[in-house]
Amino acid sequence: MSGTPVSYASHPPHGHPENQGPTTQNADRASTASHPPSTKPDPTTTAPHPKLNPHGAKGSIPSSSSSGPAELSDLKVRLRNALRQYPDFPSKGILFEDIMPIFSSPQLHADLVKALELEVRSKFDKTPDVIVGLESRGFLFGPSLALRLNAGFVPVRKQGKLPGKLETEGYEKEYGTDFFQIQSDAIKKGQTVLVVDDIMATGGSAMAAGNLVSKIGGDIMGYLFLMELEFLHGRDKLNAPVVTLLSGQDAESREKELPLGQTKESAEDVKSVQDAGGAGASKQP
Ligand SMILES: O=P(O)(O)OC[C@H]1O[C@H](OP(=O)(O)OP(=O)(O)O)[C@H](O)[C@@H]1O
Ligand SMILES: Nc1ncnc2[nH]cnc12
Repeated sequence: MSGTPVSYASHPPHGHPENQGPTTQNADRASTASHPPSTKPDPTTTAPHPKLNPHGAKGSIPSSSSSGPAELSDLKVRLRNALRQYPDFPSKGILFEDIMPIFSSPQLHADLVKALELEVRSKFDKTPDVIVGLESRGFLFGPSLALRLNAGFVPVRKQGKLPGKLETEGYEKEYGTDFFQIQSDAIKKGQTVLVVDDIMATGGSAMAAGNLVSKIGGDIMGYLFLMELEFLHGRDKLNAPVVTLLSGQDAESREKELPLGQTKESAEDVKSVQDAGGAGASKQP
């Protein structure tokens, strides 16, 4: 049923005719509609990478306002409920995660930037010198996050958009191939870099961006995403710590017939929000 969105807050469960992907897939490329079951634990709850902050929020730089795990859980629930999913977009077999409703609400927009800031400050042992955002959805929140972290912002753009001396990388993503470019003088040698984007699917885009940063002398301290499509194992392509706010389309939720896209993690978020008396709890189905 292409063109009709479903949301994480209210939509048909798996197995519903409206949520059926196509039965034929390109066997060579994983997509949101055809994938092997994941044996990997929830990436947001796995043991931290050695480069991640071993002290968690306690050892981090204080945030600009009072915050903690309960606040982050509340933010995550609200953000998840704002997402919409479009089957068969932009091509057959892809279940497209639409993040745009977040930006049409000033409150959700603020929630997103706040949640990402909390993740950086609690999961990494330092803040980056530079945020690198990927065209185009990484431009929606990369600059705001950079301001909050007192970091610079550098764009990685699709081929043909940037002037001057450039580095170029070809890559493959969930629904196509493309080329990314970065300006050769955009990052000073040794500056620490956090690569940010909305969705990590196959990880092809993020890997290409990381390669570009390395080519011009940046030191990648990690990757940060709003959502990770776990079953595509994109993080396996990345050689620095990966932090994601939400997980999506995971095998476990499909197996357990949870509502589409709702994961164990989101259910746990709801519980902790309820425990904390958070407002987001009432919005969860
Ligand atoms: O992990 P991957 O399989 O590489 O896919 C993820 C990328 O795909 C989307 O970008 P897209 O190229 O569609 O560009 P857009 O942000 O301009 O819509 C998304 O915003 C990520 O950048
Ligand atoms: N399934 C998906 N939804 C939204 N953006 C994507 N980028 C790559 N795969 C995507």
